Amino acid sequence: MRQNIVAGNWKMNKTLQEGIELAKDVNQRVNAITPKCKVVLGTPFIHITEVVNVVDGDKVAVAAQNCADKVSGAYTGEVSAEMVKSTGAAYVILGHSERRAYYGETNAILKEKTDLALANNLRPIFCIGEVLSEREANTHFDVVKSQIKEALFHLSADDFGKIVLAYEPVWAIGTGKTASSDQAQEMHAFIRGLITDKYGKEVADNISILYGGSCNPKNAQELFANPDVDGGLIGGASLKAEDFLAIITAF
Ligand SMILES: O=C(CO)COP(=O)(O)O
Repeated sequence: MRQNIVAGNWKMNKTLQEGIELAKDVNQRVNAITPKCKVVLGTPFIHITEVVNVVDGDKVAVAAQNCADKVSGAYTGEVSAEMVKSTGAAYVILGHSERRAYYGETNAILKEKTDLALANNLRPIFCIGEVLSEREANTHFDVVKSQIKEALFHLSADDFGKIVLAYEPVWAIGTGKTASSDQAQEMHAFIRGLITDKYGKEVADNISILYGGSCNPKNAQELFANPDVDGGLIGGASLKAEDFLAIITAF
């Protein structure tokens, strides 16, 4: 059964104390309603353990925003998938365009990270999406296809079924310029088609495909109403409990 998911990506925001307060606030608000989606908080590494302790795990899960492409050892500053799992996080955001652009993460590196996440029972929230010049050159479908094919299509159907995909057109991230509802649906349907071709209809039907990029309380409802949009990966609007809740209740 395909799951609706609203995941916040806090990025590099909030001190530990601010993060705990935000998580408590979100948790309280989620508990006051019956959400029609799974709620995930993607926090900085150092926040995870504390946030896990203040949320009700059956309703609000926690995600790391990255993990290493190595198992363990002399990799100063890195955090392994096993370490992330040991904090109580259930998800890990992988392949965010900021990681690809600023930290040189390639599809090959992301393949390794995905394998390690899955080996440690973490569900990857795997980000894909084109930059503006690629959309303008009409190569956005090819770009997204390569990202998925090169990093994920080596997986068994069983493992692929554990992935959450997040389509985040880079030109829409933090710009206030959301993809139109039609653009989102078109790409999400294309992605589901790729999965159908590779793994069959049952696997494709069960994969959650989230939209990310300037998703906010005003546009969430229209975006989520699309048949192939199963929720959102939310940046800026996840930093305010009220806005995040408004997106959660958009279903
Ligand atoms: O990058 C994003 C989530 O991962 C989207 O960020 P914004 O919602 O701030 O555009």
